[in-house]
Amino acid sequence: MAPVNVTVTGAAGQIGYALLFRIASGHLLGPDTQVNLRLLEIPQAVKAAEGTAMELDDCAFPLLSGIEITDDAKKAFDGVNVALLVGARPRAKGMERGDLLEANGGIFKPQGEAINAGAADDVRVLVVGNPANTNALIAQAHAPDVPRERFTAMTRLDHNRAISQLAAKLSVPVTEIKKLTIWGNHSATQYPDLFNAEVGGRNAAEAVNDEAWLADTFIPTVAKRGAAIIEARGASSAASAANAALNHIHDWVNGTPEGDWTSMAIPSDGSYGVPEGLISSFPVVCKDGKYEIVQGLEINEFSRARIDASVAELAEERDAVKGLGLI
Ligand SMILES: NC(=O)c1ccc[n+]([C@@H]2O[C@H](COP(=O)([O-])OP(=O)(O)OC[C@H]3O[C@@H](n4cnc5c(N)ncnc54)[C@H](O)[C@@H]3O)[C@@H](O)[C@H]2O)c1
Ligand SMILES: O=C(O)C[C@H](O)C(=O)O
Repeated sequence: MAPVNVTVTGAAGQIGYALLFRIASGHLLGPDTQVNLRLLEIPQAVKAAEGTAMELDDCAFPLLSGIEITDDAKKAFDGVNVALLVGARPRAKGMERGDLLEANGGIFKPQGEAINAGAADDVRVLVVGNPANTNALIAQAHAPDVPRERFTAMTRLDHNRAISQLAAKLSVPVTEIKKLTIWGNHSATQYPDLFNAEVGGRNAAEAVNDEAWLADTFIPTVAKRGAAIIEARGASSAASAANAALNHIHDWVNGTPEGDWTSMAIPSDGSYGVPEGLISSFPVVCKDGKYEIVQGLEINEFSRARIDASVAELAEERDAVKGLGLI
């Protein structure tokens, strides 16, 4: 089998550094798949990316068949199978994601165009750089020849954070938690849903049986975890974000485990009242290299209000980038 071309933008950044070594050691696509890495950086950071590439060489990873470094998006995305769009301007202390729309819009338009021009037929795109959902919308808008569903954004970190918080609350191993869902935007309005989740086969909201904890502790802890990490580290999450990106692509390609689902921000088909086309997080099952929204879940009033609020924020972001002529 030919190596899979994996392009990582922002390769010299913090997430890039945490991501590349794990991609090269098989954590993205599995232990049998050779990868060819393409690192895209801005000209000033190409040298740093070259340094990372030297270290990758020095690991002698059996699965790493090549590394190319460039500041040219057209070259970086030529023949790409998996595109990890990480490079963006990270949120600084006190800054909200909305502030980043304009700064990052300029990055994702040319990258969408380059994906459109050169990507392989099976390309899968994951946007990590914030504001991830709306950046994905921008890239997608400039890649009209690529099927829309190939553009996704990352809420897997939120998903993993929610699992970890719930497991700690109930003093159970994380492996006991299934069917957790993050709905909406990767932002402070996101909604981690316990009403459809399970703990050891039991309904998670019932197992918690504490609506005040759910509303006042669990949801804000998960939704504001990114800001809490920035506050504590002085920089946004990196290793956990890289880990979530690997999980997202791994499950998309290799499937979600039987009896469970995951959360991915994907173009809405109108399910659960989310306007068609918004890139919003849903519960999804992956099989045979494709994802599908889990249908038929009950959405109670508590959940409805929160999903609607996050989706309204996504619609506002979409309107803002439309106003800026980015889509
Ligand atoms: N979705 C999530 O869950 C999640 C989690 C954590 C971080 N993030 C976001 O991921 C992004 C990257 O975070 P980081 O900590 O690695 O930031 P970083 O500043 O360490 O690295 C970003 C890198 O992107 C590069 N870059 C900028 N513009 C580029 C362009 N046009 N093409 C290619 N590379 C470009 C920069 O040179 C830099 O090396 C940020 O937007 C951050 O907010 C998202
Ligand atoms: O909030 C941020 O900018 C950081 C990141 O999105 C995170 O969730 O850790």
